[in-house]
Amino acid sequence: LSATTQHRATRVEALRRASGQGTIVVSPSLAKANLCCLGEEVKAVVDAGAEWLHLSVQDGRMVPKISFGTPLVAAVRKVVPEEIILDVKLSVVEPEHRLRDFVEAGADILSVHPEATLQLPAVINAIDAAGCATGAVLNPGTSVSTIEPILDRLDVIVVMLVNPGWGGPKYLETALDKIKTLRALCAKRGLHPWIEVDGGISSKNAPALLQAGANALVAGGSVFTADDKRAAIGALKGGTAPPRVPA
Ligand SMILES: O=C(CO)[C@@H](O)[C@H](O)COP(=O)(O)O
Repeated sequence: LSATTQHRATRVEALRRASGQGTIVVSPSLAKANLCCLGEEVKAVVDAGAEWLHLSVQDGRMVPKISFGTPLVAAVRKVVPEEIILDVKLSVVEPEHRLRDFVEAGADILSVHPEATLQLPAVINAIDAAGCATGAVLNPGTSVSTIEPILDRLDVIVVMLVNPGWGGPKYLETALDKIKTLRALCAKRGLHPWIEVDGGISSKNAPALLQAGANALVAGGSVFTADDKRAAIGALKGGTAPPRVPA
């Protein structure tokens, strides 16, 4: 295995081990960083305790905006410490055609929208086969039943509080219901994926989301606009961690 592949295998293995152990991670969303000094912004949040970095890749079709692609992912991979997880959300149509590029760019988690492909199980299998952690994104209007058939193959489930790329209202209650439903379903099957919440996450709504069973917090504005990023990350984590799952 190349060093790159080995390093990713180590990160993904650590990610899978840590899920369900009561760990809470914060994944600052680079969409809200100052892209003119991205290297400094990334260093600041990593130094402030971020374990993951969230990269929302948007193609202007799956969501109305176009954000960035593999060059930015590869650039970030080059400058972050080896243990930092690149949490890539592919808000793109037909992600099956993009996987290899993002694997080679250095993604560790690849999350896709169920609506974006006609071949969701195959896409999830391909992400896993490439050595990445698998993820599925539930927009506010996407039900848990959409991913139930592949639930046992998901490392990460992203529960959106907003419709990505649109901003607009935050669907907190919908997200809380989904998280509780997911945790109950996973408990029945002995599964403990990361449940990541994304869209307007702050120290105000994080406690309820963590209490419901979320354990990964995407945070854009709440971290990148903070003068004290370490305090901002600590405030997000201040909620109650989900119950430990017996090993
Ligand atoms: O993908 C998206 C937006 O489409 C999110 O990841 C946001 O970038 C999160 O930023 P905040 O809502 O936390 O400021």
